[in-house]
Amino acid sequence: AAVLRRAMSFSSVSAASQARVGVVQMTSVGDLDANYATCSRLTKEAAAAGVKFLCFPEVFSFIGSKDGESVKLAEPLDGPIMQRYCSLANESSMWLSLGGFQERGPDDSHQYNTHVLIDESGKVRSSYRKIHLFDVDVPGNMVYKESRFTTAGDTVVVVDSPFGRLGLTVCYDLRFPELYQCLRFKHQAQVLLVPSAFTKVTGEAHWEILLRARAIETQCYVIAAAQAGKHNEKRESYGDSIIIDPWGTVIARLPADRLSTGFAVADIDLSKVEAVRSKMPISEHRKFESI
Ligand SMILES: O=C(O)CNC(=O)[C@H](CS)NC(=O)CCC(=O)C(=O)O
Repeated sequence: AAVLRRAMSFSSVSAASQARVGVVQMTSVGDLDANYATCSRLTKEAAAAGVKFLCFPEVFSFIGSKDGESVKLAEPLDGPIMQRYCSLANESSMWLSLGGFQERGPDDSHQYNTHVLIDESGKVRSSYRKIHLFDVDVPGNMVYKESRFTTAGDTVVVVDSPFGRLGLTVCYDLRFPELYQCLRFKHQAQVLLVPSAFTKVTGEAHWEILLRARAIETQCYVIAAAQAGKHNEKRESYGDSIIIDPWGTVIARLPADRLSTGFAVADIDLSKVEAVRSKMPISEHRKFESI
């Protein structure tokens, strides 16, 4: 089967390897119920549009406006907040990527920033704890110190799914290409997920370029769901939720200049991953194979 896939051209259709995926854009607020209502509505609309896998941005379920607010709400993955999202996946027969959930951490004052993958039966298939924390003085904006309330993860995670082998990351991870190299070359990821809440300032400067670079240099699909617009008096996110194919072409997007809540749809085709890789076999041409 692998040889067959390699022989196929860009335009050939392989039903088994194709799937309709969606990328959400939203403006989460400091209200669990309000955010759940938005996620639930979008999931049902996406299901009606034939989407089988829907990707939500970081802090989809809650964004705090005061220091330490989200740590107090942090729950384990089998707690009531995540259970609601599991039921939603089950009711809609939809795989969900829920990036940036406040998972209960190692102590009362720290959470993990966790990307949770739920299958169409509502089961948590896998989870990834954000490795790179955003301790950054954003030029002309504010100083972020994510590590004050968040403990970093230490484990690279891939998940096999009907949409290929998924590599799980979160937001600021995007700036560390070695993680994506590891996902592609060590763990054979085919689709990279980057749920985010990029700042307006850094998003304008870097977001699309970083995402397209990751897609091109790993020859993977990239699905990046983004928070957009004003969450509260202090926080504003860039938006521009995007799906990129393994050639680096943007195939779906919710533009940053229209900060609407919604989703964009693309049909991903894993034979394209194979076609790009077999014509340009960078995995065989690498000289620095330490990663
Ligand atoms: O704190 C929360 O509420 C949830 N976490 C986030 O929003 C995180 C840490 S503050 N944001 C980022 O990583 C932005 C990265 C970014 O903007 C860049 O790399 O330029």
